[in-house]
Amino acid sequence: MRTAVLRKEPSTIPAAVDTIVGVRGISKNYGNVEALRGIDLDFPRGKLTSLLGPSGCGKTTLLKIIAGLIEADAGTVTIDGKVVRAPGPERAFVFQDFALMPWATALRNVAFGLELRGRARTEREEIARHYLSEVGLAGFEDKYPHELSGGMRQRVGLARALSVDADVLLLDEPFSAVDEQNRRKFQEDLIRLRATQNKTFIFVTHSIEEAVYISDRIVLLSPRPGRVSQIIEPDIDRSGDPERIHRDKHYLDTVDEIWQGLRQYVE
Ligand SMILES: Nc1ncnc2c1ncn2[C@@H]1O[C@H](COP(=O)(O)OP(=O)(O)OP(=O)(O)O)[C@@H](O)[C@H]1O
Repeated sequence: MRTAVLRKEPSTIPAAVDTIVGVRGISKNYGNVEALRGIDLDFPRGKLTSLLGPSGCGKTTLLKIIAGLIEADAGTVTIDGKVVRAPGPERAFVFQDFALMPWATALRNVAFGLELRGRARTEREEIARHYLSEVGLAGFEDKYPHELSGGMRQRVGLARALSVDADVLLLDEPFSAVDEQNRRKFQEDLIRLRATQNKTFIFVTHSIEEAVYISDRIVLLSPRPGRVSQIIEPDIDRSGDPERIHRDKHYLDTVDEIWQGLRQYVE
């Protein structure tokens, strides 16, 4: 039987061979709420890493600190070895509510990041069309957000992040905005994009199944104050039929192993 690589002592993890995002000693308090304490992490280039952990453990806070949207109280974030303290063109953030402009079409929403970067209209629309098509939304260019389902809006948000050509995509898990079918579809999109786009994905999720299904690496955070409690590399063969993978023994064993580690926090 193949087993997932479980690393129980984060301090002993060797530096990733090719780290794109480095997090060192990140701590964050909101008033007297200690959200994160001393997070050290390396995110490997070209891989999909999920941040997983109990509600309120600081997953979104860590993601936003990496994005430069929230300032940490201590510690540093590096991109390719360079310290960053604010948002930058090498990172794109997909918000929980997708943050689409309701008055703009899908095409304009996707092209907006390029508009901000001063790209000419024909060029940015061409790029936006390409990425809408990449996420399965060809033909929906002229629809407004209210004419799209939650899952489609999510994919517009993803296309917008892809279109600005950032190396690192930061995705905050949508809560109730998408149903189960759209969630599955989105997971398929992520697996495919991760294989074809040469980008690094950092993804916040509540779902153990989702994390095991899509991730190269899972960072398990402890309850607040969030600390790295475990790093798991699921090593799932995703080449086959999704239904088969969801029934695969190795997949199910890995889900169970993580659940055994997490259940102490919810019982
Ligand atoms: N702006 C804020 N002001 C005060 N407390 C905050 C703020 N943002 C987050 N918190 C608190 O910090 C802790 C971590 O929040 P965060 O949203 O990062 O966790 P999370 O793991 O993403 O949670 P969830 O899984 O529920 O989305 C929580 O206790 C939350 O209530």
